[in-house]
Amino acid sequence: MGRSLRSLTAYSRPFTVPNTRKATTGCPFSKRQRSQIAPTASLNEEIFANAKPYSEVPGPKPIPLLGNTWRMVPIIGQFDISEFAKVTKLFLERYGRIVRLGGLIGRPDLLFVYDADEIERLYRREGPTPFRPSMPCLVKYKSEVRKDFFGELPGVVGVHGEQWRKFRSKVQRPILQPQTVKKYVTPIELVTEDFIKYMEKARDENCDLPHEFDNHIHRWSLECIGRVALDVRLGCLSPQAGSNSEPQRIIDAAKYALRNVAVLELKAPYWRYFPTPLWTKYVNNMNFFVELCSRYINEALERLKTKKVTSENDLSLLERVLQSEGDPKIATIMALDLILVGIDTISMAVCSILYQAATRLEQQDKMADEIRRVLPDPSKPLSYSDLDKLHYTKAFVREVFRMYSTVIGNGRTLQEDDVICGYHIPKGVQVVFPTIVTGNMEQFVSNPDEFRPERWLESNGRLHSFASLPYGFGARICLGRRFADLEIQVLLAKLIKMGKVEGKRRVGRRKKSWLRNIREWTNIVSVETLFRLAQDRKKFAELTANLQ
Ligand code: HEM
Repeated sequence: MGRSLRSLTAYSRPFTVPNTRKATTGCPFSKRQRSQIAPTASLNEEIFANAKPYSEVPGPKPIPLLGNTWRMVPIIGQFDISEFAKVTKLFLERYGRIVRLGGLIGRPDLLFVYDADEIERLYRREGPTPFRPSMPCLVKYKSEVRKDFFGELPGVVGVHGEQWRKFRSKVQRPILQPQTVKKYVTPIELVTEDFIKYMEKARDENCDLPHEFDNHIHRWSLECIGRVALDVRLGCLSPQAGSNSEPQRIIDAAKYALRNVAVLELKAPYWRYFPTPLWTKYVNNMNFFVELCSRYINEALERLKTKKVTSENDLSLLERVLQSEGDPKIATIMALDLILVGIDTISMAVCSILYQAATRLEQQDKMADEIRRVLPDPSKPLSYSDLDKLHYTKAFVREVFRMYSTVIGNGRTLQEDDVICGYHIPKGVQVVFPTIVTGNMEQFVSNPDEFRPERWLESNGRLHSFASLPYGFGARICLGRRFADLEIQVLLAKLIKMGKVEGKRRVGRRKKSWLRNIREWTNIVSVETLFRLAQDRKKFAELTANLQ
């Protein structure tokens, strides 16, 4: 596993890193990502004494009364909240490797850190209950609005401290155990086969996919997560699942819940003081989820009563949690958390990955060769060990995450004072690690503008382990990452093996930029054809000629 904590003298070093790749192995999903080790390190008095004061951290200056929130307000503000990815890049260009965004109404300061060494140090010393500053609206929902339901163990998402640790320790083992994930290779393969059939039917006379492709990807991801967290096939891929169907309502509710979090939290959060229409809709959405999960968990509990179980291996993830905890509420809340964050994240990642595959035929060919070599017999069901051999394919995904991260960043609330990039930062500040920027910085990655999956398989070259961490790190690392990897690998293996994934682009779109955020990628995907199971490669080359 990775390096030990860096010397504290690193704080005063110039903003460069040595030309070596750190703590990496050939596998893009290597041990360094799985580490739960969080070494502690105490900062001595001298370091604090030499640190510059917090007030000197560069950043946009708050205006009296209005604070910095005005910058996020459309029309008069500079920064469009939906373009948060661009804002994070702009901050680096304007202010440097540490940026303070203070004076936000109703919330602590945000501190953007663009230094992978510092990010590593902060992750590694975060202790047993890391505090990820996310979703105060979900906190309010769980701890106030529906305290009756969530009680003392409200889950992991939007939960902190001891409550988080207790809940996570109850569900972490079954969710992250490779033997649990292995059990889902076939179920996810079946869902994915249905998805491919579904998409084939949805193609038009030119073999193009419908415009609302992202909605279809959501159906696939919801069907996968329903199978994992609720033990059911929700029916999202059935032709009967129309716009008023339950699956579509779940998709809409999940999108709404996730996409309005930034709006609720970063624009003036008046919902904290009175129920705004946006807040009321958010609460209704959440109530819908709670009811849905409760219903399916109760059904699973009934099934379990009559199921013959000889070993733990006979049990699904949900059944394991139901049996070991003996409390259906734990299973309901686990399912709710997995669904809340497991639909949109993976859908956007898959849109981005397929888009890159569709526009990078050389790399796609390499994936196809590897997939055909490792999985020569199309009639043989996929296995976990075979998927594990798809090194290039996994590296391709990793490279998409690095260059076009679908998660803008991660973050932690400081639980004690610290010295970051030479400044004394007080406890309570929310530190943002903008992966979407650091993964593309020359200081941390050799030739960052080059899309080169091979970099993840080589041991030379600069590739800082903490510059691009798609699933976060440490005790709070993404709980669904093994399922996310599995779903992505199964989809790529099935799709690319069948034929070429192709895409074309609307003429006259804005200039391509690595910073384009995923919402925009998804638009391209939905407005234009994302992929075709190809026949005409020449035509495709013409269509995509000016894309790069
Ligand atoms: C490619 C898709 C995904 C990406 C990029 C992603 C990324 C992340 C990140 C960055 C975090 C924060 C980790 C940290 O604080 O260190 C996180 C947390 C989480 N993710 Fe994912 N995720 C993905 C898919 C999923 C899926 C499919 C599920 C559910 C099956 C899921 C469930 C969770 C949960 C429950 C947490 C909260 C963990 C906690 O706070 O204890 N994620 N994810």
